[in-house]
Amino acid sequence: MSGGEQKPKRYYVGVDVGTGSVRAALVDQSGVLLAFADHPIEKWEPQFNHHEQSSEDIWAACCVVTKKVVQGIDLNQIRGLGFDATCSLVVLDKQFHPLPVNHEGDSCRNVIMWLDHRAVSQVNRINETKHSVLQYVGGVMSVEMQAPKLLWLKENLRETCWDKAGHFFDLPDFLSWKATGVTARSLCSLVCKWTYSAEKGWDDSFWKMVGLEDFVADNYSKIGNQVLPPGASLGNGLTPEAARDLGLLPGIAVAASLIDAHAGGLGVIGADVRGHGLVCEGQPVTSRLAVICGTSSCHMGISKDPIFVPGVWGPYFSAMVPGFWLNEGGQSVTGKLIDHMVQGHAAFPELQAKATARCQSIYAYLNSHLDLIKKAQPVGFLTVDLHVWPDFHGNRSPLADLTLKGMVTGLTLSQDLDDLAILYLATVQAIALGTRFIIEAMEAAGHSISTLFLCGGLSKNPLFVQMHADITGMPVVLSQEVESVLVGAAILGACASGDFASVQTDSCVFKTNTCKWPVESCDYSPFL
Ligand SMILES: Nc1ncnc2c1ncn2[C@@H]1O[C@H](COP(=O)(O)OP(=O)(O)O)[C@@H](O)[C@H]1O
Ligand SMILES: O=C(CO)[C@H](O)[C@H](O)COP(=O)(O)O
Repeated sequence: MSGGEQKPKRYYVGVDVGTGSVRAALVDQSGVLLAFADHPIEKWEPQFNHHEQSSEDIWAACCVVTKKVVQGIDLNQIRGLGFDATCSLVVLDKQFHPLPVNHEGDSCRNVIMWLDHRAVSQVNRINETKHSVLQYVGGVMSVEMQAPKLLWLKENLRETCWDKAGHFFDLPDFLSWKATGVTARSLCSLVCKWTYSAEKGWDDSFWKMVGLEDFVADNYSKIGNQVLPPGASLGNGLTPEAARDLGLLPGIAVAASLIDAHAGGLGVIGADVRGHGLVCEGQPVTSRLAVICGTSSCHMGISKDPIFVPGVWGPYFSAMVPGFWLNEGGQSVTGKLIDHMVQGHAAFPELQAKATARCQSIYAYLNSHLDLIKKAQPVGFLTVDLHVWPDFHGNRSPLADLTLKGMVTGLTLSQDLDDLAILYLATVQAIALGTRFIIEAMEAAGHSISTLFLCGGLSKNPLFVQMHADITGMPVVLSQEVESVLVGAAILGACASGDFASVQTDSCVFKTNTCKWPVESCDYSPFL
């Protein structure tokens, strides 16, 4: 190319399907986010602990946000598309039409969401088998994984769903199929939620032992018998139909996808931290813990050799960073718990009115209110008499006990705005203490973690971030690009396009700039 001529710019689109909304971003070849859009998605809770969605509704939202972020861009410069999503279960018939996952027979609701706890009896029976695959999910399978949900469908919706089903997808794989027509599954989904081994493949004896021998008989065609690493290019790229839906050109490279937490982990764990004086600067990447905090929090730690941490999912090989083992701790509801506590309080209408009057979010208002009432003490000391046990939706890690419930101690008859603010603070602290509990379990098993890398909706809340730094005693690093999960999804598209050799962050030009969140001089020992 001659001197003054500039190479045409290259763009990638990342689509992130969270629990409550779908987001898309247009990202350039340096990892800079140029456009962002989001759109809410429907959720149904037809009965307690049953949570359902619609794959058609989710796809429609993907189309809305993608069209928005590429507006005004020369579509020929868009090189790749990557999806990440929650690990919900999508059920389609043999012609790829939605099937109902509910007693009402409503086929619009064909997705059992990740946080659905309907399959308790099924997961208990699976755990009683003590099958060796359970070693690779922290010793105990979670009700939030796919095998118990599949067994529930077989035992409860035999005629309306199970017998008619042709395809069971993890939501990230559904999206890549919808875009390309390719039914290959991502190694990430199958290893983390479906008991697939990156080294040994499916274990027939597990499926036979738990009563799902049907999958073995048809060579796993319904749950995936072609498996690709995240970022691998799928088929001939975007189909003409999907291109029309999304407002892109047919043939654009589409990547094998990632679960949302894993996309967030990929987006932050390789961040360039030089110049911030952080201890992890001179340490291997295995000293970093990515914490993706949205509706739930997921704690992603990697290692060169497998580490078995009781109650912490994994070790999963190559499920997030190629060549590394992954352990995934988690708290099933964190953002959802904070919203629940705040919105259910008697002073919530007053909070809403006051926040609106100041043009602030309710959380910005609560944070400034806590600053106002803390007087000379550090804010953390407002809760010496009030404590929350945060397992309102069971404990994912490290206790791996879905029967646990939440608890608040230290309540009085007062229900004013100060009480609401203090209850909110105690909830945030309880979640941060839960993270500390998970880190302690990971370290006891062999991890050596020095620094937290946070992303997701809750990382936009300064109180949440500061409490995590203070309570774990570790510095927290935030990416300058707040939508790190979307950067992770775009990395997939960039990799599928062939412009980058691998999703591995040190071999990819995508580098995240960071800002450091130090530990404040607040002594939390009285609480611990
Ligand atoms: N600016 C903010 N301040 C405080 N909390 C926030 C902010 N933005 C989002 N959240 C919280 O983050 C959670 C949602 O995070 P998000 O990553 O969007 O979730 P998901 O990926 O599960 O859809 C909600 O509980 C919401 O209240
Ligand atoms: O299980 C998970 C990852 O393995 C996530 O918790 C689940 O996908 C929901 O994520 P989010 O809180 O971002 O909606």
